[in-house]
Amino acid sequence: MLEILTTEQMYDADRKTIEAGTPGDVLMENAGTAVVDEITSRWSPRSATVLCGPGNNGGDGFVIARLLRNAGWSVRLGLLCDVDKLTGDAALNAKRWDGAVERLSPALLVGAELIVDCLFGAGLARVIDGEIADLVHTVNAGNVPLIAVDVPTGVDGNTGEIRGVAIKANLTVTFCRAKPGHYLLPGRVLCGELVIRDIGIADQTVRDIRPTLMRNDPACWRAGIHWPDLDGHKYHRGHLLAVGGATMTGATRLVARAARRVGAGLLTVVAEPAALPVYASDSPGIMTAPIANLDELLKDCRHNAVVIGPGFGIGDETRSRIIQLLHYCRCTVLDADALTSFSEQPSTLFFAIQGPTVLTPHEGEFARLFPDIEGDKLTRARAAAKRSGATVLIKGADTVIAAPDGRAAISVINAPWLATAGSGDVLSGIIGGLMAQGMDMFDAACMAVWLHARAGADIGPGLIAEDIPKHLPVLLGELWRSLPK
Ligand SMILES: NC(=O)C1=CN([C@@H]2O[C@H](COP(=O)(O)OP(=O)(O)OC[C@H]3O[C@@H](n4cnc5c(N)ncnc54)[C@H](OP(=O)(O)O)[C@@H]3O)[C@@H](O)[C@H]2O)[C@@H](O)CC1
Ligand SMILES: Nc1ncnc2c1ncn2[C@@H]1O[C@H](COP(=O)(O)OP(=O)(O)O)[C@@H](O)[C@H]1O
Ligand SMILES: [K+]
Repeated sequence: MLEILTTEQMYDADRKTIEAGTPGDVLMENAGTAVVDEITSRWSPRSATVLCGPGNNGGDGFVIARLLRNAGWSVRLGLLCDVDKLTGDAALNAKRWDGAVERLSPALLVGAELIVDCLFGAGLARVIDGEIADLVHTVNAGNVPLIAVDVPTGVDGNTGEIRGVAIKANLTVTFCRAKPGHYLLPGRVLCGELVIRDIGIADQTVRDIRPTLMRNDPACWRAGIHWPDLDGHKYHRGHLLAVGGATMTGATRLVARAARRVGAGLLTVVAEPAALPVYASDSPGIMTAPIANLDELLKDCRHNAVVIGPGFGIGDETRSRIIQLLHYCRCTVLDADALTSFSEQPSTLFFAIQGPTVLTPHEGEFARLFPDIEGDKLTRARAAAKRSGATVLIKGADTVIAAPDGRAAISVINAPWLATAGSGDVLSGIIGGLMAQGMDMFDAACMAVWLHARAGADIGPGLIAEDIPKHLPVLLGELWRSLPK
């Protein structure tokens, strides 16, 4: 279930399944059954209110109300429109519900000990306002479990954006595959726990839609990892140049630690001579070289990867260094100051990018480099990758990675502990270390984000950036042992 489908792709999968012989009301029954399963496995029977909208999301609500009542729950159901306005499978399931159909109003919530939100799902077509918006506010203000069906009402399934107001759920149950809005902020937070349930749409039907967006998972890139050969040597694992700042040396020291831990065969920090002893004393396993030799170093094709930007400083010197090194088409990671240095002339940078390059902006750096690209994070990452010819990784709690060819992935691991200075530097080092070993740029960016997020989640409270590289052997060992032997 790694694919993420847009609402349009999901409608397509529904339609193809129905055309292939599964009636729509069977899908709706399966959807309602799945939601009731998830509810009854978490909460004991109690008074529930099901809020139904005018479309098929509301139709799911009628199934849920019936099944909960059959399971011994006391259920009230409110409908946004007249029951005779319902059509298709929703109308069919309204007939199968033998309880009262009440008008949607705050009175429905009095005494409710659990609320099921079936107002709008994939069909949310415009901003929610007026009485429905008031009801959403009242529901959110209550203190009872709130279960959203498909998506929390008000969350745009494709973008995760709030259309007016939105339900803040404790649990969201969606069907077949997740949608981008389940993982992009703020939708990701509004979903609460997310459960994806099969309702009878075949995997092949999903594959036929050719989704290009995935949940970032080892299954997407495990086959692309370059593990060391039994008879290999260090040069087979790449030689990464980490271009370091003259004064803010911590950032590139973190880059170096991460790149070496993830397996880069050799690592040289290239910096102003005065700073080299600081880098050299950080760890006996690294080499150092003066930055005046950068050109010479790059002429040696064994130096196959470069990370530049963290702690490097902003300005002309940074720009010219980067243009100079991009000329060699080595695997390159451009982060932090490397990105900000091109805020005034981004097209100069994009023109110079010819080899495998990963850009790793946080939201601020992204806005400086791509000021005219707007929209949700996924749309922006894809547009930026297409424009720059690089893999673009926009950082944050909902990190998105996009390749110039349109492939994209969203990180689905929650790891708020990563919000600490230096953790982005570690991420750049991991990407550089993986590319140095020969991994494809998009796969390397995805794998690095996964390792980084898993380290964040595993280490948890108290994490500092220096802890992340130390945890990499555990995660790499896990990946190594999971290979078919
Ligand atoms: N076989 C299947 O397809 C399956 C589908 N399944 C379920 O179906 C759901 C999708 O159903 P759906 O397409 O009917 O859309 P839905 O979200 O119910 O809303 C559409 C209605 O809302 C209205 N409306 C929209 N925005 C509004 C607003 N801001 N303010 C007010 N009104 C607004 C809109 O009105 P209109 O724009 O037409 O005027 C229309 O009447 C999906 O999320 C899943 O739960 C499952 O059962 C599995 C099988
Ligand atoms: N709430 C969060 N949840 C998960 N990851 C986060 C969160 N906030 C920040 N991060 C991650 O932490 C890292 C911070 O990087 P960055 O902003 O470049 O900081 P620095 O420059 O100090 O290293 C990024 O990988 C980002 O995705
Ligand atoms: K909903």
